[in-house]
Amino acid sequence: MGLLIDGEWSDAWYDTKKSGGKFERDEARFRDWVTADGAPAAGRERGFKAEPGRYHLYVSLACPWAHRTLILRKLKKLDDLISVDVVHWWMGDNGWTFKAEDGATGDSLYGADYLHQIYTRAAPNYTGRVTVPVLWDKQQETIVSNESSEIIRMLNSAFDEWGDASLDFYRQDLRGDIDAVNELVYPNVNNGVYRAGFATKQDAYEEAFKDLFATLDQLEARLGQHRYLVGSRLTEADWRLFTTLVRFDPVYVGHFKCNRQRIADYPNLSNYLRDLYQVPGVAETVDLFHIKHHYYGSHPTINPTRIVPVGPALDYSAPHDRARFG
Ligand SMILES: N[C@@H](CCC(=O)N[C@@H](CS)C(=O)NCC(=O)O)C(=O)O
Repeated sequence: MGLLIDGEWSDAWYDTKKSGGKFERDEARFRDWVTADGAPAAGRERGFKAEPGRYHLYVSLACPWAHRTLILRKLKKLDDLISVDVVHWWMGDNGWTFKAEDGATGDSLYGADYLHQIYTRAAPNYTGRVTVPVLWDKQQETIVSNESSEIIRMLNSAFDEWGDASLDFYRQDLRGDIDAVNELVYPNVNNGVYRAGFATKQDAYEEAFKDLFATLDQLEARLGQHRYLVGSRLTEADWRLFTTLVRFDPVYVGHFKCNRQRIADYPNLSNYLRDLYQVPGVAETVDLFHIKHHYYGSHPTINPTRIVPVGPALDYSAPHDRARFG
């Protein structure tokens, strides 16, 4: 764990002192967009044109933010257009590494050892955290974006000339509702589990815990009304919640102390989780080995022994009842 300061790697854990024990996530720094015509996005200077074979994703199979991009790539049928490298599950003193083991691929583009070398290749004086996912442009040899919420919007529409244009997870007519759900789910659930798990003061942890379960209760009620978060259609809001839910019982309940109850104890959320998992193509993006080994193995301040729990027994392929909504 660490970060780059003026292009130099510095080993450091998250600083929660300045915020009273609260974990505060840094803003992603690379915020450009791939567009169908290559024009820069509003307010941006650099433009990137969607083209087959030009872009590459660096992901971790453990990471919920990177997972979103893998799901969109899979569902939009972009596998042959956008290549992927998978970092090793263990994030130690050098941050994410390219050790090719346990299903990690290594860096197929440059043979780098560490992800931070990809960041300094793009920006030699970069200061900031070195996070996945990274959307890389092989032509200009630079990072387009390291913000997953924006990468999934690019994958959703910019490559429609080649991908599955019939699927739109951010439909114009649903955007207001999707944005509203995201605004609830991001701070309280997606980032909420991290706010609980990385808190270093009791009250910071309890505040995150309270927000998390109040929101899960609300989502449980909502999913009693319709099949998906914004009605009868699958949207990006569902995929953004899914990547947290699928990690919840195996990791967040124990490792991040999010233990008021499990997702398995919520009838609607647990059936909904299985429904999404069983969408063709999705199960192959879920790697519970990477997920469990990464979290339990990479956070020595939380789990110094690095022992990875054997349980719980999980079966996301079991039948669900969501078809009752039609
Ligand atoms: N805002 C980013 C957050 C990505 C992120 O924090 N990824 C984590 C892995 S789950 C990471 O790479 N952390 C390394 C670090 O913070 O040093 C996004 O959604 O893309």
